[in-house]
Amino acid sequence: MRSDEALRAYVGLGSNAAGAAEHLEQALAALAALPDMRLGVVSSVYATEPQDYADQPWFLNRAAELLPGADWEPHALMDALLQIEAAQGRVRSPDPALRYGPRVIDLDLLLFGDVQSTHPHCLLPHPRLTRRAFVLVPLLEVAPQIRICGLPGRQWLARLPWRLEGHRIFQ
Ligand SMILES: Nc1ncnc2c1ncn2[C@@H]1O[C@H](COP(=O)(O)OP(=O)(O)OP(=O)(O)O)[C@@H](O)[C@H]1O
Ligand SMILES: Nc1nc2c(c(=O)[nH]1)N=C(CO)CN2
Repeated sequence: MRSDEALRAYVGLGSNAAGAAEHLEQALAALAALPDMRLGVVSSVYATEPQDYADQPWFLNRAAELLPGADWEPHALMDALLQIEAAQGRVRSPDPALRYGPRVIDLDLLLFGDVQSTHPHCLLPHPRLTRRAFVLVPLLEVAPQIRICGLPGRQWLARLPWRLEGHRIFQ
């Protein structure tokens, strides 16, 4: 059992399959339904230009704050995210066209308090967090004062060549 009961975890959510907004809502409901878990602040929905593999539909991205009960550990939460993805029909494939193609739901564990982990199953902070505006923008909406690896989240975002029009709030 953890000693820090006030710990916050942050999850990044993404979808670029048909019905993306509903897939994100469904994942949020599943997170809220985890045992001994409270869903905290949830960001707006951001429509974002695809990064890394451009030839695919735009994404909807959100971030959510979680308040895990004291029995939750990072690995267990990571397992829970993978189970939610699988339950929503996420299929993983080694084929690059599919690996970087449209996805029903992607859940990334961005931060679990200030835990640092180099375990490949559960890397913390999430290794690509500080170079992805589509993650940092929603994360900063729910946690404006967040610090990542010792620096304010805003400073990480300021380093990125992100374009505002690529992160429109979707309503
Ligand atoms: N912090 C983390 N959040 C999510 N998955 C992680 C994390 N650390 C390690 N992993 C591992 O990464 C794998 C998930 O990778 P996944 O297929 O979702 O990558 P991706 O969505 O294609 O790319 P990206 O991780 O860049 O968004 C899982 O096996 C998971 O255990
Ligand atoms: N805009 C955007 N681009 C991406 C995203 C994502 O969620 N949003 N996820 C990726 C792989 O996880 C790759 N590229």
